[in-house]
Amino acid sequence: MRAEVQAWYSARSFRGRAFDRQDLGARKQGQRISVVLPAKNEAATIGAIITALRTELMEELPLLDEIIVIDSNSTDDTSALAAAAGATIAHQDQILPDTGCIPGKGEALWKSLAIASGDIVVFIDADLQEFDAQFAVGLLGPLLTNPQVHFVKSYYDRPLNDGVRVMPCGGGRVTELVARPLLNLFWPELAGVVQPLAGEYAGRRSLLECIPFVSGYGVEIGMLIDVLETVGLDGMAQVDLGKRRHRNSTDGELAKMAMQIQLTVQSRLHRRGLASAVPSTVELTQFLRNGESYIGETAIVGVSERPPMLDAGQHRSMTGERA
Ligand SMILES: O=c1ccn([C@@H]2O[C@H](COP(=O)(O)OP(=O)(O)O)[C@@H](O)[C@H]2O)c(=O)[nH]1
Ligand SMILES: O=C(O)[C@@H](COP(=O)(O)O)O[C@H]1O[C@H](CO)[C@@H](O)[C@H](O)[C@H]1O
Repeated sequence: MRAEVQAWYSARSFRGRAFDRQDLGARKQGQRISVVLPAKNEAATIGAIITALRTELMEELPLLDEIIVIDSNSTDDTSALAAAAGATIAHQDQILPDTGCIPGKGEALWKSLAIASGDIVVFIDADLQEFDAQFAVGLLGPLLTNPQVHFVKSYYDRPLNDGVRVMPCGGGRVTELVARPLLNLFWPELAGVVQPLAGEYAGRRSLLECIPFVSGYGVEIGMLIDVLETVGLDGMAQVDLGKRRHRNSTDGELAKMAMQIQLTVQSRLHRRGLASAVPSTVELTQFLRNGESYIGETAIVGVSERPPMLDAGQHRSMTGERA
């Protein structure tokens, strides 16, 4: 790692358990804190996550002000279970309907900014297993103890469940095979970020409203690059949350995710004049064994992008009124 990155890594990497929730509650100083869970068919895990956050960080201790589930076109009982656990539910396509409807995780996160009231917003995936409310405490730690920090990523051990057994590591496949090499190649300042695609992160609204949101799975890598370019490395931090287990997608699903991430990287390189413009969609042909031959399946993969919420004219002014 470059000396500047090593210095950042030493100064801005924290242990999530080093932050005390009582102490952070006392440091809010009137700031509101929203937790946002983007959820597409997460009935198996959404309830436990909300219950842990609500009981430990709202009822036992007034650290969080709201827990919002963005139902991202679920076809299971995600919304009902989330509501029963005490979360506020919003359906992705019903938020800012005049801006249209785009599928994807990043769209869910972008639209959450239009309804979340937090000065600080914590994003947590809704497929986490063995969830610990300390995840949110750790993410809030650097933001509530250092005004120079505007954005915090999580990192952790990433077990991999291949459907037969759970290996203690091996998760984060797209991170290791796609995102990390591309970031080290084109944004070496980010080489010290341990989990660049981590789905748990937090930021100040004042920052999040100033950056675009890639609509699909490119949201994390796009956001990391845009945050670096907006607040610099010194405005960023990362916290070790220990271990993170989640539903592991198949390699075929991750290939489509990887394509979205590569298209997002190309869009950022194009912005720097280092790559051609990104097509709105591309084809990805994948193959499955079929007896003595293979069947090729072609998917259409694309990434679109939402402008900064401030530019969309839907931001929440300092008075809390919609602009
Ligand atoms: O169109 C989508 C796709 C995913 N998600 C949510 O985004 C998070 C991460 O998605 P996923 O688990 O598919 O990604 P992975 O963690 O496997 O990379 C989960 O809470 C999903 O429910 C979403 O809200 N809308
Ligand atoms: O880090 C990764 O390689 C992928 C896939 O993780 P696994 O190999 O299924 O553990 O998961 C992350 O990437 C997505 C795209 O940025 C995020 O949206 C997910 O929250 C995150 O889990």
